[in-house]
Amino acid sequence: MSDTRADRDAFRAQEIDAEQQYVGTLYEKLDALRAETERRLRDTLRETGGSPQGRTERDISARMYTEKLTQLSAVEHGLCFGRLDLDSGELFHIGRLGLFDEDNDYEPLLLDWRAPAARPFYLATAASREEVRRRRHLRTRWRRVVDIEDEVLDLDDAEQGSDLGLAGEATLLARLDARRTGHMQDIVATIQAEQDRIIRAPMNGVLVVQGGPGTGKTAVALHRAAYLLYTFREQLSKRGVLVVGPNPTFLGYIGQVLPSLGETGVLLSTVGGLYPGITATGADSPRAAEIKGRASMVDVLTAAVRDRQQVPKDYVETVFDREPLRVDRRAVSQARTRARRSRRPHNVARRVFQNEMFSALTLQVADRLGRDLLDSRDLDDINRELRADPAVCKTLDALWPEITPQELLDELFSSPDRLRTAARKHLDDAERAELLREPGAPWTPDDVPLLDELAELLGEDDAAARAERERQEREELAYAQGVLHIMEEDDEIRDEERLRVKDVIDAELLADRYRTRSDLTAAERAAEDRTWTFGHVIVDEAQELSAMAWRALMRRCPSRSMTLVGDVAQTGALGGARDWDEVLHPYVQDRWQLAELTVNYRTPAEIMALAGTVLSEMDTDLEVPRSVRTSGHEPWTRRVAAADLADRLPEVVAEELREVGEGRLAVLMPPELLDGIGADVAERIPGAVVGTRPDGLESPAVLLTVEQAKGLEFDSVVLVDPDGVLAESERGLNDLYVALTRATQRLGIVHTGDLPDVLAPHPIE
Ligand SMILES: Nc1ncnc2c1ncn2[C@@H]1O[C@H](COP(=O)(O)OP(=O)(O)OP(=O)(O)O)[C@@H](O)[C@H]1O
Repeated sequence: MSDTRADRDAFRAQEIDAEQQYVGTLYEKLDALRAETERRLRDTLRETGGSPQGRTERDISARMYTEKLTQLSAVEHGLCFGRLDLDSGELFHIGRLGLFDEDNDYEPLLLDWRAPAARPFYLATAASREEVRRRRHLRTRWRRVVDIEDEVLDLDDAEQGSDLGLAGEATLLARLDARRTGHMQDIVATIQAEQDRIIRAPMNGVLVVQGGPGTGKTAVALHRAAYLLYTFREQLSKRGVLVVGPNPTFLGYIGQVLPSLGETGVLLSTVGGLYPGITATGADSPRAAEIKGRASMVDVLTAAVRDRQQVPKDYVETVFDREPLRVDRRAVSQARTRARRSRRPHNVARRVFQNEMFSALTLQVADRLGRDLLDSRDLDDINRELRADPAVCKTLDALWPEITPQELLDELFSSPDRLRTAARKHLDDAERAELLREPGAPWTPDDVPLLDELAELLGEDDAAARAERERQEREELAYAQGVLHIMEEDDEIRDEERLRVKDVIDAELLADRYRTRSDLTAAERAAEDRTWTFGHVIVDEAQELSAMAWRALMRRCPSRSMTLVGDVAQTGALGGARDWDEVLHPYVQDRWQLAELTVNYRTPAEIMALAGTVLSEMDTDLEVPRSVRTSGHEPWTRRVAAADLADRLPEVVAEELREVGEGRLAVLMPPELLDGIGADVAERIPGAVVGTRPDGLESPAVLLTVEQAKGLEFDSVVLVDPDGVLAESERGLNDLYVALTRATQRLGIVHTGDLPDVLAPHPIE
């Protein structure tokens, strides 16, 4: 057997041609599927009129075809990226979706990467081949196959000579070395074995994925969502999947990954975005955020709610029937006790309070009129009149008002008295002062879990809304019965063999279809409903969540089917996690699984050596993830006098930008410095922007705080004032670690004093 270079090249060219032909037929198939789906959609939309049931079905079909079309166009790039050759002689091509040959007994033409049969593509190794003889990676550009790489796993294979001599890592490394675009890309073609095991882990229970920076936690979390939606489609399409990320910029950064995998049924949100109708535009100081995130805030809020259930010192006076009416302490106190004992939320228990009060006041009025002269109908009349009397209602409202979460929280944080009363046992003077703000101040992300908690404590007196809904349901049912009746009449031929309308659908089902007939997916409906519970919840940067945020999330996932990814070494929030068990114990005790990712795909070894020294300064036994590559660029440092920083920085950054070429660069600095010099510096760097603007990540250079850069990555990072980052917070080392690990190629450090010890070059021992 010959294995000269020329032979190998000829073999490769021949194989690329063969793959091109095959991939060409796959695209033809894809085009045909698109044309067919478009035709069906057009036909469906063209249908007009018809029975209500017909219309319902038409809407459902139109939605289905539209979704299918979206999915078919999402898989255009990199449709097929792999091939498995098995011992049995079978070949399977692997790609972004499944394609079948209808004319040939539905033989698979392309296996969806999530199908069980595709799994060896990610897992097989020479040591554990799983009957895979050869794994082939296909690199395509548009619809053209531009290269292939083979890994022959069967080392005794007689055909070994046909191995192209490329390591399986070549595709991966090419991907990792590529310039960043400002948006995360999917990794379906190069998922690694340790990642695959997490992506395909069972859906039930809580799975925690701990991994250092750049180990692919975010990528894995998103591919897991796609995998679960594929594997448990029916279950999850009803309840939806929620993916929680740390901030809107991050969501913008990851937003394209799931659509590129053909999945649109996922709600991406921050914790601050989980309360329908609230947009959190404000910001808390790190200290205020930490206080708001404490579990003890539940007690503060409970006390604040109870504080709204007032008992007068002696009595309050009102007027009824032009006579003064005393609402006295004993009656109110008794009514309040009964209402509290009902164990209902405040706004619902209010009905109990009012019933009690109106009964007590009825008797009081009856006494005034002479109770012996009155029968029960007279008492009912008085009760009704009292309920209709604005002055009496106002008095009772003041004692037990109906109140929304927004009103209560706004009043609590803008009233020193209310806050002192509610937080007496939990917050000291300084802590309370940290929370105080102007009435009507904008909501912050850390207010949202508090609002959510309050929504639970306050509840909603939905008796009127419920009655209205029941009335509507009765109407819809009657209407559906009418429709069915007409359809039955139309069934003129009384043929016992024929399927009749009522065999297919009954009135209740039809009415139900009207009600739930909606063009919204589960994810879209979930976004509008605070009480929605999801089929699965995935949390990224999970280490940042406060105790209050965990409560809000757990409410959205009573089944506890969750994937939590994060790194406790990167925790920046003062109220964030130091330890996963501490976070999870209150909800699932020790019933959670830990999976670890150990390989860093982002940060080159030269930079990780430096980041590693920072990690070792922390009080943790976490290991530095191993970098898969080197970049050939040692991190550089530059000392600039503090007074010259604003002047010199643009020139330093411009120099670095020239090195980066087409790539993306981030300048990271402490918040105060960014506030101080950010705008001036950005103005003098062409194409640079400051902060988390939506277009920020696409710009050649962006100036951010470390917190804003969490979870993101850039070709080059210039870290300014590491001392400031360290001093900024109790979690300064963690922040420094995050800052150092954002770069995929190059890192520079600009410092104004001596380099902090932890970054200074250490003598070799
Ligand atoms: N198997 C893979 N194939 C190709 N690229 C990968 C793979 N795994 C990870 N990457 C890439 O490595 C980079 C880091 O991944 P990701 O952002 O998911 O890491 P992370 O663990 O969430 O990092 P951090 O904790 O720092 O936020 C991304 O560019 C991602 O696309």
